[in-house]
Parts: sequence; structure tokens; C-alpha cells
Amino acid sequence: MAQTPVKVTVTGAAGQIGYALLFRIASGQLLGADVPVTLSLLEIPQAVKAAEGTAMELDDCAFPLLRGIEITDDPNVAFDGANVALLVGAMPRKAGMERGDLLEANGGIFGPQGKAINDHAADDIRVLVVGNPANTNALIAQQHAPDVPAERFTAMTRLDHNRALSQLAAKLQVPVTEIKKMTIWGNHSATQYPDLFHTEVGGKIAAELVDEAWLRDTFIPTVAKRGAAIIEARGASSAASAANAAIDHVYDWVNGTEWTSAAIPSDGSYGVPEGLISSFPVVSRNGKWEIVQGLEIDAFSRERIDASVRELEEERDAVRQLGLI
Ligand SMILES: NC(=O)C1=CN([C@@H]2O[C@H](COP(=O)(O)OP(=O)(O)OC[C@H]3O[C@@H](n4cnc5c(N)ncnc54)[C@H](O)[C@@H]3O)[C@@H](O)[C@H]2O)C=CC1
Ligand SMILES: O=C([O-])CC(=O)C(=O)O
Repeated sequence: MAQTPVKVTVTGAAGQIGYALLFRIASGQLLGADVPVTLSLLEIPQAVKAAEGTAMELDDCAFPLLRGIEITDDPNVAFDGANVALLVGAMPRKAGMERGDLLEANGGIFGPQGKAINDHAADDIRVLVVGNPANTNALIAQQHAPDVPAERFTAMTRLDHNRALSQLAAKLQVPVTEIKKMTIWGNHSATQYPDLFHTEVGGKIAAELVDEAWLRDTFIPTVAKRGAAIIEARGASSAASAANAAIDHVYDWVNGTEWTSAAIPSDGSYGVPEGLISSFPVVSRNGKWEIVQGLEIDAFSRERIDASVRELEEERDAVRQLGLI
């Protein structure tokens, strides 16, 4: 029997991440090479025409797995029956801004989209928030979707994870595939903590293979500030690498994976207040993210995890003050 296509809704479909993402979804890289999809593209009215242009190009690829494309400026239509929602549509930051500066500008987008997901999405909906500040936008969307299980709302720190893998691989002159158990903790922001104390390279702990000054003064800031470095170099924020990370996140969530990083609602593990959407070491089993348990956290790591979590609490309090949650 023909398989029912999976409906994937992408917001901000006419933006730069959208352009790097849609063709990969349609080619089967988001869910699997045998999973047919329909695409729903949500845009603001002034960008619908550009999204239509992208849809024409998608048609022109004749992707065997792509069973339909819908383009709309109405979230209630876009999320109707959606199985996967990639919330990308939001303003990107410019040179000199921190991601937190986008809180007010972008926060207002995610409440109505959360409500539309609540009211219209399929029962198995999975949501990945990419638009910044991603963790807190995910919290806003989740708070407007009381009927959807809270753990279906996640935010993207996979790009940070992949950046950390690449930086470490270059330092140790090993292929990225040699590196296991990399972790990003906390917020997708400059306070994030890429942790090498549980990372393994050839069976050895990565923190013991590099000197402490490099770890503290080069590795951590390079990973945490990579987004700004890309903006500085490219004149625009990361797009293809962000799309790639979104593909990695959803593919692994649906199909299962060993240790990676994802921002998911805290259950209180590792002292992260319950409910905050914070990055953790995770595995995916049976279509669900699970936090890796039982890790020892030393004082160096504790201080950095706490700082990033404090920032998440401040963002949560700020959006409360703004009446967004
Ligand atoms: N979590 C992460 O690792 C990363 C997050 N980002 C964030 O992703 C977001 C998108 O980045 P780009 O694609 O480069 O931006 P872009 O400006 O190229 O595209 C954004 C698109 O969103 C649309 N949009 C705005 N409001 C919308 C709404 N209410 N509903 C639907 N669509 C809407 C705009 O019309 C535009 O086409 C930014 O917030 C950026 O900071 C970017 C890189 C990495
Ligand atoms: O830094 C930005 O504004 C875009 C982003 O989130 C990233 O590249 O990590």
C-alpha cells in the first residue's frame, strides 16, 4: 500500500535558511529516503510570491518523494495536519546584535504559531524552533499549545554541536567520526557551554587531549561566538549550515540516535529548572529525546552550565514581562 506522505511545515520558507532546507527535505534527507512528504510553506504576505518562486523550483526538481506543496500566509492552514513543524521564520540578527536582542522583535511570532499548532497539527506533531532566540521562542510556542505534549517542542543547538565537532577534529587532526559524546549545554547563545569533559576521542576524554588554555580561551569562545563570526565574514547569518543542522536534528529525533545535543524541555536533570528549554546531552529512542543521565559535572562545567541556564531564566522572565507567555 502507498505510504501516506508526512506533512512538513516550514515557516520563513522564502528566507535564506528556507532556501537551503526545502530541497533537502524534498529529496528525503529529513525523514528518510523512502518517506514521501508534502511541504507546507508559511510566509508573511509580502514574501508569499518569493515562496511561490521557490515552490516552482521544487517542482522543477521532480523529486520522487515530494507529493505536494502548499503556500500560505495563514498559520491555521500551514499547520493543519502537520507532522513536523520547522519554525524558521523570524528576523535574523545583524552585526553587533546578540541573539537576546531579538527577543521582543521575534517573540510575537511564536505565540500565534504555537496556538495554530495546538489547534490544527496532527497528534504526532514534532516541532523544531530555529528562529532566534530559539530556546525561548520554543518556550513561547509550547506555552500556547497546552494540548500538545510539552516534549514535542524543541530548539536547535545541533549547529553548535556540529561546530564543536569540527573545531575539535581540526585541533586533534582526526576525522569528526572519531569524536563521540560531544555535548552543548544551555542556551543557543554566546553563553552556551560546549563540554569536552565527557567527549571521547579514540576512547580518551577530549579535555585530557588538549591543554586547558586552548579549551577555555579558544575552543569554548570559538564555538559560542561562531554565529557572530559567520555574520562578520558573510555579511549574513549562517544559512546552509543551519539548514543542515535542522535536518540532522529531525532525522535523529524520528529515526533514533546515540549521543548528540538538542534543546528540550528540562525535567530538572542536572539542576536545570523544570520546563526551561535547554540544551542537554541526549539520545533518541522510539521517537523520543532522552537526557543522558548520571554524568559527573565538575566545578568548571557547573559554573558555565549555571551561567547559560541563568540566561534562559532571564529570557523566560523577560517574555513573561512582555506578556508573551
Ligand atoms: N538556531 C540556530 O542555530 C540558528 C538560527 N537562526 C535564526 O533563524 C532565523 C531565520 O534566519 P534566515 O532564514 O537567515 O532569515 P531570513 O530573513 O533570510 O528569512 C526569514 C524569513 O522568515 C519570514 N518570516 C518572518 N516572520 C514570519 C512569520 N510570522 N511567519 C512566517 N514567516 C515569517 C520572512 O519573511 C523571511 O522570509 C533567524 O531568526 C536566525 O537568527 C539562524 C542560524 C542558526
Ligand atoms: O548567530 C546568529 O545570529 C545565527 C545563529 O543563531 C547561528 O549562526 O548560530
